[in-house]
Amino acid sequence: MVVSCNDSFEGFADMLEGYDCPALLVSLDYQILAINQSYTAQFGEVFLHNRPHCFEISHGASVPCDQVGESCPLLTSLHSGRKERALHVHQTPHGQVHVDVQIVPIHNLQGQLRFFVELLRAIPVANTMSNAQALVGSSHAFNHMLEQIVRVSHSDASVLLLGESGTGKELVAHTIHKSSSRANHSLVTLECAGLTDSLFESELFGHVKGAFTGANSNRTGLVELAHEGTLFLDEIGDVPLSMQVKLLRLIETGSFRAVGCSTIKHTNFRLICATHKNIEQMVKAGEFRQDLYYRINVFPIYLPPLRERVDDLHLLIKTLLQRIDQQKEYHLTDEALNALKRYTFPGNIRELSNILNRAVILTDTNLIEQHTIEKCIHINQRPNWPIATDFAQSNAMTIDGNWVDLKTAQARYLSNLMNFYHHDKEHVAKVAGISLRSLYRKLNGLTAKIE
Ligand SMILES: Nc1ncnc2c1ncn2[C@@H]1O[C@H](COP(=O)(O)OP(=O)(O)OP(=O)(O)O)[C@@H](O)[C@H]1O
Repeated sequence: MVVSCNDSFEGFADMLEGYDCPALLVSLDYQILAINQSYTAQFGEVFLHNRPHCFEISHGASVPCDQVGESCPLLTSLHSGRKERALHVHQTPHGQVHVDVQIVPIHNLQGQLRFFVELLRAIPVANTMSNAQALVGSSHAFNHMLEQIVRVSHSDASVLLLGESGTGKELVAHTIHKSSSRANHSLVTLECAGLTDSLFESELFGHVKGAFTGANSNRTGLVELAHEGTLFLDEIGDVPLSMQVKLLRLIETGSFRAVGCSTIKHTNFRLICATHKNIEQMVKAGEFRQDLYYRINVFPIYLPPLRERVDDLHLLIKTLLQRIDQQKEYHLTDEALNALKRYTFPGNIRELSNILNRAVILTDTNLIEQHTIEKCIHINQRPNWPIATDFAQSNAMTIDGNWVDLKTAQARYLSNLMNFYHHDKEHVAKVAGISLRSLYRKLNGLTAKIE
């Protein structure tokens, strides 16, 4: 922005009122010169007579953000001379809040940089306080992920969520949808793991009555239900190769045909995919189509495992305990917290949630102690299980020398695991590398074969 002025800032105080979000006028040496009413309403009163620095107000710091390991968009803008953005955690009268910070440099007619306008937009989908619905966290790794979520939410680009099981991929998919322009329409999820070709096709595209044995009525496909909204394909790495080409055509043209129907229909959705697998490796191994990979991988977001965001542990524990019991306030002793800090959480946040659930069941008061946490962590490690090979050999994958089909193999595999782990579904899901939700779905679908 270029202004015709004598480099005094008085006129800017009024101009800030033109912004529909909290805005500040900041000097080149970080002093706050003016704020608008929206700022006062959201972030509280600031006394400007002694020219406080922006970092003092937003972070309670005595030095600029870049000197304490955070990115400083003001400094970046100073160097680039352009608008810059960053995600910050700001102090407010209501606690810490994630804020999308945009810096607009203001030049005079001679092209000299004079001031910055700083625009602040709170991010309601994230929280640094314990919150039942939002993504919580404030670690460096979490903030980096959140910054990408916020950026991509404003666009319609396809997103690929990459991360280990239990890192929050589904929650992030919901967050992106809720913050996008499609939020008033549906988010439709398809769990791709364990679907046969025909099931995948009829789930996704729908079918007409009589299309195949058992198709007793017309069924609307998920792509049609996702029209104007978002389609979330969970475990995209498990889509059968033969179906990948159909998915590619759908993504490229937005058109599809229900199974057994010749009419071509059109749909318009935003695509979000997720996987815990290394898809790049799968492409190299010929297990995933390269053209499809490029289509879904427009904007990848990596979800860090919990062990890479230990700083969030305390906050996550508080949030998860609140979700478990909204009436009773549970706390952990320092030793119990330290026991969790030492653990590596292969099942990530879902596993943390399971451990806390167990701890609440085993605790008589509202104080959870170290020995309870340790017991809950080690519940998974049962020393007296038989050796896997002894058990699996008795459940052959062939009948009379012929290989069984995939569905039967899967049913036998799950049956094996269920018996082997004494029907501990949580553990079975972990060993099978799928979510508990997927396991329930598969067990329901395969009941006849398993029993
Ligand atoms: N940052 C977070 N803040 C609060 N809760 C979270 C966060 N991340 C994950 N969770 C919670 O952890 C659990 C697991 O998350 P989610 O199901 O989204 O993981 P996932 O990566 O999709 O797992 P899977 O790949 O096994 O399906 C959920 O209960 C979710 O609400």
